[in-house]
Amino acid sequence: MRKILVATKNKGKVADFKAIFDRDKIEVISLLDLDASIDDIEETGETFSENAILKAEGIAEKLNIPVLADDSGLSVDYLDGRPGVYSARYAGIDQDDQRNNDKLLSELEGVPLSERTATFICALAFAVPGEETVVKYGKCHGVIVEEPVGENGFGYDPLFMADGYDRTMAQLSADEKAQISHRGRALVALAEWLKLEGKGGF
Ligand SMILES: O=c1[nH]c(=O)c2ncn([C@@H]3O[C@H](COP(=O)(O)OP(=O)(O)OP(=O)(O)O)[C@@H](O)[C@H]3O)c2[nH]1
Ligand SMILES: [Mg+2]
Repeated sequence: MRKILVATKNKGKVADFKAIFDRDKIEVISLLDLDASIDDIEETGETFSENAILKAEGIAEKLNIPVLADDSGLSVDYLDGRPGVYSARYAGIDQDDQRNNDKLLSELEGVPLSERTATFICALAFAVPGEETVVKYGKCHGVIVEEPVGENGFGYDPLFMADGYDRTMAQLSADEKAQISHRGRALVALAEWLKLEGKGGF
């Protein structure tokens, strides 16, 4: 079975990538699976793509193998694009989904649904040692609902309802999310680019 290393320690992202790559029978390995502990790459970039490149190139250099990295987040129109690149640490502590969701709901308190539009954004960087890193993007538009619903997914999924759906992202199956998510779409774009450039697939 072919394998791909995704430079993340976020279990929710790993599950998303597994659902996406499963279709092509590709095994997803993450930083959580490696024996040697790998220091976190500092996300010092100001954009999703800068951070995705930092993570992909940092780990590809360390291990000397091709690496995929995702930097992603939620951009809420009413909040002028926040939490954006700071989505994981919106409430101060890295990846505390509950606090992040509570903070988002309190910032949107009293705001009508028509003004609660938001976009999930994913920058996906693929770094191959000795080659130029490729970055592709995916987006998913929707609204922030008024209370969390659903058990699947991670992060802000219980608060996000994609356009055209009457269920939150956390009520979708892993396969359904993969079809419409920012992450799924970024991966489709990357796979198409690799094919067009004659670089084969993953
Ligand atoms: O509900 C959600 N569904 C998603 O599909 C999703 N994708 C991203 N996010 C949010 O954006 C942060 C990424 O930040 P991020 O790219 O720095 O990743 P991270 O720090 O969680 O892990 P790592 O990959 O850096 O190790 C995450 O923590 C989440 O808060 C999502 N929320
Ligand atoms: Mg991070």
